[in-house]
Amino acid sequence: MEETEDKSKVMNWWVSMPKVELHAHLNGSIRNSTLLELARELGEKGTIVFSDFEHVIRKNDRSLREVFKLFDLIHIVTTDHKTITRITKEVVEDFAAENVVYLELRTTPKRNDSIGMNKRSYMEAVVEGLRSVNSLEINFSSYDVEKCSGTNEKKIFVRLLLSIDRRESTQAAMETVNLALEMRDVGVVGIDLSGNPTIGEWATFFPALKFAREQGLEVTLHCGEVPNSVEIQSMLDFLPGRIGHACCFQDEEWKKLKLSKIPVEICLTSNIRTESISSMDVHHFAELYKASHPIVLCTDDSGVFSTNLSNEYALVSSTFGLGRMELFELARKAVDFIYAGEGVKMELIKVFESAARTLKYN
Ligand SMILES: CNc1ncnc2c1ncn2[C@@H]1O[C@H](COP(=O)(O)O)[C@@H](O)[C@H]1O
Ligand SMILES: [Zn+2]
Repeated sequence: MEETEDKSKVMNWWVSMPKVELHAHLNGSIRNSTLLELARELGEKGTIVFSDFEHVIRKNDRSLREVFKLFDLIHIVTTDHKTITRITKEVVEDFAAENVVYLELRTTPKRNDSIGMNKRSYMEAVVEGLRSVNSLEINFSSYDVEKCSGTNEKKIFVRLLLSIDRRESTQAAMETVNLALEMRDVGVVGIDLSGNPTIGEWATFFPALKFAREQGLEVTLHCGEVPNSVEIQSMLDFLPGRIGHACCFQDEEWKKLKLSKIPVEICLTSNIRTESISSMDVHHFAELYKASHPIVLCTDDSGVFSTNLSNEYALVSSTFGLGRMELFELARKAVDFIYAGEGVKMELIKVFESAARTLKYN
């Protein structure tokens, strides 16, 4: 009994610490309860067989291949405008509730011809979800940031990254980049490349990613989730603003990465669950941390992998023996790697300074 209480106190400390989340996929962060509710509704309408669906959702250990199968299922139940708005609101609220003070949420703009959805209307539904949490001090435009500065309101800053799915063509990828450019005034700051890493070629996405960067968008890439030296090297040569994962790197790629100083979004639970890394104690977090390489702890898909950002910090503490002070500094350092502008950075620096004064470290 006592032990449980202690554990929850420890957990609460990681919750109370301000955190920055830079790698979270919207549809992967959906609440399990919402997912089951939506699936049940579609089951009743006869669109899906609920029991099959439930079985896949409740399964805890999934290979990387199974994870992508699950995403296709999730997309069947989430891809209508109303649901996208709902899950955006819920996901932001969940991050805010665990003291994430800055969230870069990424999602793949989708078409669904049967309900008249295109990439733009999908993204408009996402933005509407953000607006609906605005009353809870969720701000995504520079105007709102200025409006709130100087007050003591607890707030979460949210920015958006549009994801290119590795199944897409160059033309579809270009469409996503153009959409991102048009939506810069509603909080879109960059482009992500994600999706099943065993599908698609770097050469297909390169023109759109290059164009995005030329137009001033930031770029982050899922890199090295599976072994693929040629692609990893091309990605590192591209010098993206950040990369996600970096699991299956060879010596030469490690050298290149360390020289480049490209920040790495580390998703511990995700890497273990998808078996990209065999066990926590051999995770490259330790090596990168020791080398003072820029890193940021992230959740990837908090819903699919049943985690949250506080849990990821607690996990690093228990696995690698880092203290609260060290992890607070790691969280604070993440501010350097955000894609929002200087105004937001200054606000976040103040948030962390204030927390540094009030948090107790033992
Ligand atoms: C486990 N590691 C991962 N590796 C690569 N891509 C991933 C991923 N986890 C999620 N996604 C990408 O994000 C989509 C779901 O969110 P959105 O529909 O965009 O909001 C997935 O379909 C996949 O393309
Ligand atoms: Zn990811």
